[in-house]
Amino acid sequence: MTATTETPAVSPSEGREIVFDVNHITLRFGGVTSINDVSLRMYRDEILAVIGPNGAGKTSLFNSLTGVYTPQEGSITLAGRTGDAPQTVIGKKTHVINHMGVARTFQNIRLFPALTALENVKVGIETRMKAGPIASMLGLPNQRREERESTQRAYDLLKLVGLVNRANNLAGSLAYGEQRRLEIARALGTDPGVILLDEPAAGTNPVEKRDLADLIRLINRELGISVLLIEHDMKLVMSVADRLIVLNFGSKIAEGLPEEIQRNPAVIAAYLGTSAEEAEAQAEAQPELELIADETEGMTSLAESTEPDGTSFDPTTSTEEESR
Ligand SMILES: Nc1ncnc2c1ncn2[C@@H]1O[C@H](COP(=O)(O)OP(=O)(O)OP(=O)(O)O)[C@@H](O)[C@H]1O
Repeated sequence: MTATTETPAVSPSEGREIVFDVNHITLRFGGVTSINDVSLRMYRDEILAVIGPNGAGKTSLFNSLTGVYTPQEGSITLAGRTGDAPQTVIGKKTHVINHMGVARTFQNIRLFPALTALENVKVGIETRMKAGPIASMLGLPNQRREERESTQRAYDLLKLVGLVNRANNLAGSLAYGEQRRLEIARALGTDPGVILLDEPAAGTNPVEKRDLADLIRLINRELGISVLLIEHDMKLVMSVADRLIVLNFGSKIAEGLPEEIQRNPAVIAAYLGTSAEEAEAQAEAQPELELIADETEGMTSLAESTEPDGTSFDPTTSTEEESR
């Protein structure tokens, strides 16, 4: 089996619109290469997950897609909303890329803690509103209508993420999992064609993770928004992703369907911290070795998923907190 997959194992490209087209990007910080010659395509309406061990370059990739970082080499084009013509991303500022239809959430929650949940969502919505500051100051009819629409839309989004009963609570007072969902609602307020979720399940409990999986599917299937997901919780990833891309030490080491990625020796090696050959030998000795979730910790594990006696082998035993 080949360790590196340059082309997808399946060919999902037939007739599909490309959202992000990333070609050979390299991003360096001094002597550190955080992204090394990575190419990938994200297609309209898919849920694409980017996984990899800590420091693999996942957030650097998100930051490159959203104008936070500027790769020194390569190109990125974006067609944010359905039917948009592809435009170059590199060199554009974050707010411009947001206007092009890209919304994101962050690994470390970035809400306005002293604003209510409703106000936080309205901040997202109002980035797309047309009434200017003068109309706002004078309370002109246009502005009043937009204000009503914004409030209604914010309530609708809070309802979607299950937080309508928290509308008037300060964002900073919400439980951690609720803050994560509020961030998603605020991102949706910008009316994106694609949403980038950076570890949305981090710090959430198993029930919140299940709700989150449902929410991600809803955003994708019902709202028609393409989802790019970074997540360490392999159970969540494998249950929602249509396709996965795996990074390790800044390079793309695999790409494919969830079931292919779970058994890919290069991917297993990356998580074990061994060579692909060692991982392949281990996989031969333990044919059921695959990436699955640790139900108790919600963290990526490598395990035999179906031991006859119900036990599971877990060579990593690391929790999310430990691995940071
Ligand atoms: N602003 C920066 N300055 C210097 N080095 C950086 C910067 N951003 C990222 N890096 C380096 O790039 C590499 C990839 O980091 P990145 O945060 O993208 O990984 P990651 O896969 O998102 O990790 P994690 O799962 O731990 O969040 C790391 O070695 C990191 O230290």
